[in-house]
Amino acid sequence: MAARLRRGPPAPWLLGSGLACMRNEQVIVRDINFTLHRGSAVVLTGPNASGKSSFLRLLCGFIKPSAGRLFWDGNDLSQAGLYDLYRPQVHLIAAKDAIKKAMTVYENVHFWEVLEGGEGRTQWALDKMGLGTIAQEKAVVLSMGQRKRLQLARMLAVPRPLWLLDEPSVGLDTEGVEILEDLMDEHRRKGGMVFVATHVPIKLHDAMHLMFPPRVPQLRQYNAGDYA
Ligand SMILES: Nc1ncnc2c1ncn2[C@@H]1O[C@H](COP(=O)(O)OP(=O)(O)OP(=O)(O)O)[C@@H](O)[C@H]1O
Repeated sequence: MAARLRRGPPAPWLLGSGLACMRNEQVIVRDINFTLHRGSAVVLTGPNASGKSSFLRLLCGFIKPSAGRLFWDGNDLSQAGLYDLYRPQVHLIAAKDAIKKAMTVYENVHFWEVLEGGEGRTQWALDKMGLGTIAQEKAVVLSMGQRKRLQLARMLAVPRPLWLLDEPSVGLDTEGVEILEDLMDEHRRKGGMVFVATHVPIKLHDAMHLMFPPRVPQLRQYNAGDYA
């Protein structure tokens, strides 16, 4: 009889092992380990400047780890070409929202959807975020909370398994936060994953918690005339 391989538990979808991140020639985060399985979530907290946003950018592939490894579905992302396959699996909601003020609310989502090869989810995503009735307004008139809702609508319009959310509730009213929490739950129920950096408590059941310590920046040497 042919031998059968015994199947172990599924490999994590994303695994970080001993990760470190540098900014401005300084190591700002070191020795970070985590696993993300389908349907799971990580909540990342830490004081200002402890490196949360930078770490999300590292997870997104914008910054290379200065140490450690990131594995996607069992593959080491440092292998040539793998980031190009991984990157379209990830959404990053960052402080800079890249909203085009001269475009309508609808166009801001639709151009992104079309760019990503999708069609037909824009109005649904706007409705979901409570922006459906102002779809034809220019984005320049949006309030801060509405801009955040628009950012989230963009994310919904292009389905991707991993959501990296940097302070996603900033600017949102109570209703907006509830929508966000429901969206994260729904995403996870469908097998999606959420990695959220936040200063304010957010409802995310059974999440793993990561806390970055305060960071004491090393003083840089400045020469006379640097400020001239
Ligand atoms: N583009 C950049 N170039 C160089 N250094 C940067 C850059 N962005 C951030 N840093 C530095 O990296 C460190 C960590 O910043 P980061 O924004 O990742 O922290 P954070 O934990 O997200 O902070 P906050 O809670 O204030 O949002 C800071 O010392 C910051 O000065």
